[in-house]
Amino acid sequence: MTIKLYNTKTRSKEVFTPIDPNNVRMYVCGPTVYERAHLGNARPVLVFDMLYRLLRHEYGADHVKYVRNFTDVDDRINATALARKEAGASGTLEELIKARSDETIEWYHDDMDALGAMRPDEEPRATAYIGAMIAMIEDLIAKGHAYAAEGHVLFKVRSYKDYGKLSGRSVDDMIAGARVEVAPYKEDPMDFVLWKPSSDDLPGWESPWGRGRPGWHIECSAMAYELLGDSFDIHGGGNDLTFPHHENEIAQSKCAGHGFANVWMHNEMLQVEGKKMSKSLGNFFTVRDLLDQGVPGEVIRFVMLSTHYRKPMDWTEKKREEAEKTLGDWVKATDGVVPSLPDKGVVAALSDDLNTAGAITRLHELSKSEDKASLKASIHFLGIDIDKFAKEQSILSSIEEGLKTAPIVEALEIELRKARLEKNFARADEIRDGFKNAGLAITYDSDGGITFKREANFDPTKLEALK
Ligand SMILES: Nc1ncnc2c1ncn2[C@@H]1O[C@H](COP(=O)(O)OP(=O)(O)OP(=O)(O)O)[C@@H](O)[C@H]1O
Ligand SMILES: [Zn+2]
Repeated sequence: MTIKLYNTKTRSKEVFTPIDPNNVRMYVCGPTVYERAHLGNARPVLVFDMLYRLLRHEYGADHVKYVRNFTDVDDRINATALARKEAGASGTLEELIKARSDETIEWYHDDMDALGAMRPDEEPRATAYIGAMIAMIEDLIAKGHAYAAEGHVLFKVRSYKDYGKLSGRSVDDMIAGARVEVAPYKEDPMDFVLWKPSSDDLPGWESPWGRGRPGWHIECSAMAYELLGDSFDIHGGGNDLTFPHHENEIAQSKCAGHGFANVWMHNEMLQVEGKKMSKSLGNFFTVRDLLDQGVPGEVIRFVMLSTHYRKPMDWTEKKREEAEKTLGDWVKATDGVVPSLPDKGVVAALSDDLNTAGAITRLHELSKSEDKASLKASIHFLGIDIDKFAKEQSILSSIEEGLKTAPIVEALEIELRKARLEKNFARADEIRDGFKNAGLAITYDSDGGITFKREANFDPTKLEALK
């Protein structure tokens, strides 16, 4: 089936034609591994996981190469390691830095696995490609696109005439709008760092410009070149990276004489009250927070895929509830069914610039049809393991059943029902809030029943005060 993708570079939806008709190559900017991933960070993971699945379906599983890097050169990783060292942790600073990256990568894998995201074919760490970065920087200097000054190497932005094409801005507009750093060693404030010196106590590598470390942008250009070659098909990431990160990647790679990426894809942001969820704004919660609250990974995935990747979205409690209900319905509809092949309508929706919302609409139709085998295969195609979800839910409900028979919970539940019958809402609310405080969320069902949901912080002793 023809796949169409929106290309940021041309600002249009284009028919996707891989450079090598039989093999697709894709690079996605991965995380800086200094902290747990927040829910926003999961969005590109799920979007490009969906694309990866679609491409594998279309071209064959062995004919798609997906690379997503780990940025493990970063001051925030160093800061944590330093703080640990000062607090008495054993090991050298270098070992503590490595340990911090390792642990963050492990969390990342655990969290993204829980969302049903497939691991990319290659997950290069920047620290393993320093040699390739140095070689590329030397080449850029030799070609007149970069210069060394005071232990730094800078890229000459004005030496690349197409700078700004991806984001559609002129260099002068960018200077006016961006937080460009003015520094004495820069020929032009717009020039960005390819290499910078490291102090003795920080990680550094020997280079022709002294002991130092790479800038962030050169990492992706060098790793993409090493693992995907001179040119490749798709480059992805969040749209917060379009400028300056991707603009800089293009400038570096093109000036080094590489073909680089054909199609540029950017996911919109996960927002909180109209603002990007981000670590710097502090308006975030992690994927792990949600999982620990008992929100299944399948539900998180479903909610994220319900909005098209080029639209901003929020995480809301209502969306979570609806997703949980839908998946519950699909569990019933597909119980014991052997999956067949994904439905053509679902594949067609995804082939139209990853219209995941359209695919889900089609799944709702299928769930009402007789073809439950195709429904199940299509749910799996979206990366949702409905059997795993069903199993987790049944384990959870048996825990909840058990909980209800604990004497204090039971007694309070009876009192809550009574208070509601008697319209003693003050007492009912008091009990409900007390349950919530003890880590037992309750919802009132339309038929008058009460559903309990146990949170990770459940502590029945807190209920004593309610008696
Ligand atoms: N709110 C968001 N919604 C969608 N994607 C996001 C969001 N925040 C970051 N991303 C994406 O997550 C990926 C990893 O980015 P990176 O590691 O640079 O994030 P970060 O620096 O930890 O996050 P932040 O932007 O919160 O400081 C990138 O592709 C980035 O575009
Ligand atoms: Zn990148």
